Amino acid sequence: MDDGKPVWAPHPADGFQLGTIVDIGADSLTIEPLKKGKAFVSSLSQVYPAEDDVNKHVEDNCSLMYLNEATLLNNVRVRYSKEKIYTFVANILIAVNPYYDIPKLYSPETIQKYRGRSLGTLPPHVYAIADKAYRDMRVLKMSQSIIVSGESGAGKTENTKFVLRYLTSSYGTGQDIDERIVEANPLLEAFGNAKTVRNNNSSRFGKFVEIHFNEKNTVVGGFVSHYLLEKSRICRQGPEERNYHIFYRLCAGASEEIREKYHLSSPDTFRYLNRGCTRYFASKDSDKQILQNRKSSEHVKAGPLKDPLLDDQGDFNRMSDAMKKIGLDDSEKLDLFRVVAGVLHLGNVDFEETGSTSGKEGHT
Ligand SMILES: Nc1ncnc2c1ncn2[C@@H]1O[C@H](COP(=O)(O)OP(=O)(O)OP(=O)(O)O)[C@@H](O)[C@H]1O
Repeated sequence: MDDGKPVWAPHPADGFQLGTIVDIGADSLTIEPLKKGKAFVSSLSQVYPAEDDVNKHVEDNCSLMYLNEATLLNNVRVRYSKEKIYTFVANILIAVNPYYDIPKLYSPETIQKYRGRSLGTLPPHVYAIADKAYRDMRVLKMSQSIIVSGESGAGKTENTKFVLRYLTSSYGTGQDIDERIVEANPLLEAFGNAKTVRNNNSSRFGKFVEIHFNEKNTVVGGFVSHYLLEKSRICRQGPEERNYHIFYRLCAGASEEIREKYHLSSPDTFRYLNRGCTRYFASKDSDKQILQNRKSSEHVKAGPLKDPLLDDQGDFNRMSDAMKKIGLDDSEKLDLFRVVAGVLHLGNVDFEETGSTSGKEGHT
């Protein structure tokens, strides 16, 4: 490293910073930052060689001249600044959450482009991974798995949905089974996702999604196993967090008839909701469509929560349609809403102690 070329050295806030080596100790180096700043000493094991041109990026981290923690991070960062959120590390894909829609990144034309193309022939994309898994399944005649992992809010749920959409639209039958597989998601998210401080649409359960193919390698079905649902959220949430979306969607979007039948009111009237955030997700326009008596005083005061992908009232209607598409009839739908309303009312039940609290005669 001591050839006068810049190196990556630790930085307290940015992870790494560029500098040059000005002194070499037994197991430490003295680094002078390229940007303004005092020279500092860093352990030898934490200093990494930098690429000749740190502003150049590559599609696959394996193509870097020096592959280390710092060059990998810098490559991903330079790509992100150019709206390239995906980067390969051989057949692993790194995705950085952009938190906004990148035009045409997931369009039907892009799906078409990736169909049947080998990994590495097109820019890194989650579609490339989905297609590789599909082609390996065909060639090896064995089930394939895609593991999606990352911290909360990293984009796992969204990327999993892109994989499902890719497989069903590229290798589906074009019949309603494709739609049913994709439409299962709004339903799962209504009951298993909630607003947390880190993610407005955080999945509070793990899922193992299976896509089944027939001998002609066409999608014929799917199966979702779920595990470890955060059950405690039903009874209590943090002050900035919410319960599962379904409760707010039912309060905001249900017809007057359903509201009356199940004695629904605004979220702040329910104990299972009013210890957390009781605002709905809505846009400026959709907020106007929600009747005043459905809104909590917190919502009226502070206005709706904003998220481009969430809208409680509209999502209720989308979820209702999704239920129909996956095969639930109207009476099954009503049964489901009845159970959800029942949970809210259960939270409002008061228990009173009567008689002795220690002996058998104690009643509640
Ligand atoms: N590729 C993307 N393009 C645009 N926005 C995205 C993308 N990926 C994620 N997002 C945004 O980031 C939010 C969080 O992503 P997501 O819910 O997929 O995270 P997650 O990793 O599944 O989190 P959790 O573990 O909390 O469920 C999404 O609701 C969406 O607004």
